[in-house]
Amino acid sequence: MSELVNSQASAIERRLARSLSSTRILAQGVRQHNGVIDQFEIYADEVLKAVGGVSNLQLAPNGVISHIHPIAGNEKAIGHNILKDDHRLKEAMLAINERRLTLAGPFTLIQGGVAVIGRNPVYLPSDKGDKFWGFTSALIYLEDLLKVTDLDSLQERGYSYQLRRPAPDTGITETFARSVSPLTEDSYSVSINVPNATWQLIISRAENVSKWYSYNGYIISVFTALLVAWITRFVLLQPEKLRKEVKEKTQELQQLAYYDHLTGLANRRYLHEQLNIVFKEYSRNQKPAVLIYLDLDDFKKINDSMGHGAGDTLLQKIAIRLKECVRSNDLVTRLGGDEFSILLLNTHSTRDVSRIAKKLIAAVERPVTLESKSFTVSASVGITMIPADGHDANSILRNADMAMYAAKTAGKKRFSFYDQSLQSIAMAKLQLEDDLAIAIKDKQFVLHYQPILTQLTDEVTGYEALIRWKHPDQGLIYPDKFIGVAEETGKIIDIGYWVIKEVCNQIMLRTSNLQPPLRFSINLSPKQFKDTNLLENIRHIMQETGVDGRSLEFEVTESSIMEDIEHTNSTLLQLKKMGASIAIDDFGTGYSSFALLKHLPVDKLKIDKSFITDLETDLSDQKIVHGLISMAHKLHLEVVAEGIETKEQHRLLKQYKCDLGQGYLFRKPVPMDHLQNFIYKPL
Ligand SMILES: Nc1nc2c(ncn2[C@@H]2O[C@H](COP(=O)(O)O[C@H]3[C@@H](O)[C@H](n4cnc5c(=O)[nH]c(N)nc54)O[C@@H]3COP(=O)(O)O)[C@@H](O)[C@H]2O)c(=O)[nH]1
Repeated sequence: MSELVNSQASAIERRLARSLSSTRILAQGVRQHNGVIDQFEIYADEVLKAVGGVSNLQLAPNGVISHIHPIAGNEKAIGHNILKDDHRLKEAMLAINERRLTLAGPFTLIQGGVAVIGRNPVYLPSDKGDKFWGFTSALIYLEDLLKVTDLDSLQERGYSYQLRRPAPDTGITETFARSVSPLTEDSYSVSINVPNATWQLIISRAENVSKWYSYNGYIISVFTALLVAWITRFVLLQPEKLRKEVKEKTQELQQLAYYDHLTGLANRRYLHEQLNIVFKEYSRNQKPAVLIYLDLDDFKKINDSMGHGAGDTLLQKIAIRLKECVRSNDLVTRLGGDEFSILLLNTHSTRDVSRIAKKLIAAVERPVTLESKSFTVSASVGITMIPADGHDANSILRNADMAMYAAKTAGKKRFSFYDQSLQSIAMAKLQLEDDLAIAIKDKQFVLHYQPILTQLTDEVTGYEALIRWKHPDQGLIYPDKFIGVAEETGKIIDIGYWVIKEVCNQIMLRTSNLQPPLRFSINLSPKQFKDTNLLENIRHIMQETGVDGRSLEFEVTESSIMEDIEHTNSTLLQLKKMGASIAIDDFGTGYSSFALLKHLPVDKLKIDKSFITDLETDLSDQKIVHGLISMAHKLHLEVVAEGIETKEQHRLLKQYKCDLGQGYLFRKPVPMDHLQNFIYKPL
């Protein structure tokens, strides 16, 4: 239960933190323009899109609301003086006095609905020091905030919940969101830290379910008491018969209390008790153990498409497979939903644990037949070593969960060991997400360009545009540090359009300078490639800038094209119709094949630099690269070798008749003005 409640609470905390960062972005805009509000709607619209989860953004110079976006339905709030509103004054004054963001609410809005408002005080420099300008605020509907949690579906599954806070005026606890059914005694509560308050989330099993469960719990004690009395009375009379009966009854009751009724596996309560024993034992005899946390990937899809009955059957089958993977004295548990754990009591070498984790993942991945259809599911696994990775049952479970999450974010179907850096990584990632939203807003990106040359004559035929982030505090950040998070959060879409537009502007600059027509390559990440507006937006940018499609080349990765071949084919065809050429990036690292490429409208293959790095010394890399070039030529595809760093690599590639090359040997990526009149001159 504690994991369940913690995960819901942290979902709320994270969403709120992200949504409230919008007020900081707005504040930065106000400061940049020295308090003059110009084109607020456009600015606010972009912030809303970048941050997500916010219903409207507001500006209140001197505390009087002057701008709201979107305004529709919020007209009544214009002119409202926050500093004269008794209900809002406390948080507003706190924001001013402590110069920090504060949260007001939840409260019922005049226009209907329950919401919270985050207010960020803005100060502008003046001759007499910083002067209070007003507030930038974000309104977040409670309903939208709670959508990031599973509270609704938990309710359907028999849980109840309440969200509480201390009322700002009286300090008396008030409940501002609750399930239909009331809380039961079997509940667990955690704190949620929000600016200037602490909320409390309490979850319990709802009356009927709880009754059922607690009934079992009570039954254990009541029955045990009765049985003891019974035993005392009769045991002397009919010892053998009764002892047998007592044993059976006790087993039956234990089964109810400690085992999962669907899979027959031990449940979370049992695991907790066993973990406590493991920790106690360790202090006596130093016997380490391992806790593995296993979560099925995309289980929801099976439940949604096949129904809960099929989902239950799947869980039962997986439970049997997991038990088959480990020894009889290891403990396999169903923690709830699609989460399992495995407590290994006699294994502590990381090599053995890795082997078992692989075995568990492989067991889950074997096809399962559900309603005469075959399905394949996968699992992500987190591993904690006891006692190195936690000091008690709760911390071990939480850290194993975190390691499992790391495995999921690394691409699922894999395992990950817990290490303490995961905690700081999680925090740093959150910060990066916030900073990225600001970077998009404030246009903190720049493009560097790397020339692509013909192998035979060393002439420049084009440039690859590579993005860099000019972070105001951290300096130049390379894409490996942020493209992944941008992709995960969807921000890559906005960033990607900025790149395309910037490249088109660059092309037009060069054209007007009468420079030779060259191809400019643009990277499209998988999410960009799937974006349904991609073609329309590229067309629009080309029209707006006047760029001829023949100056553009799009680089797509093997994983993008493999996901949905039909979509790939039609998107690539459309891009080609616009005049652009298509290159498959990082070729050789994914699963695409020449058989597939034959049917796709592709012009070039870019051999991944991992094949080029050891080309001089690694005979198998030489064979692979030579083979790839010959095969590509048979399909009339041009080949670009990436990452050429030495003359010997260059010589070998020429010998293999590789068409084009790119790498530090010729030039590192640099801003375009460093490349004016660039000609490669081999020494
Ligand atoms: N969706 C988008 N992805 C982008 C964009 N810009 C870059 N990227 C992707 O980020 C990855 C890392 O890029 P970067 O750090 O810029 O590295 C590129 C080159 O600097 C590097 N390179 C080139 N030559 C050499 C070399 O000789 N040695 C060496 N060690 N590295 C070299 O390779 C990267 C180019 O990779 P590729 O795209 O595969 O051609 C990278 O995956 C980018 O795709 C963007 O705007 N959008």
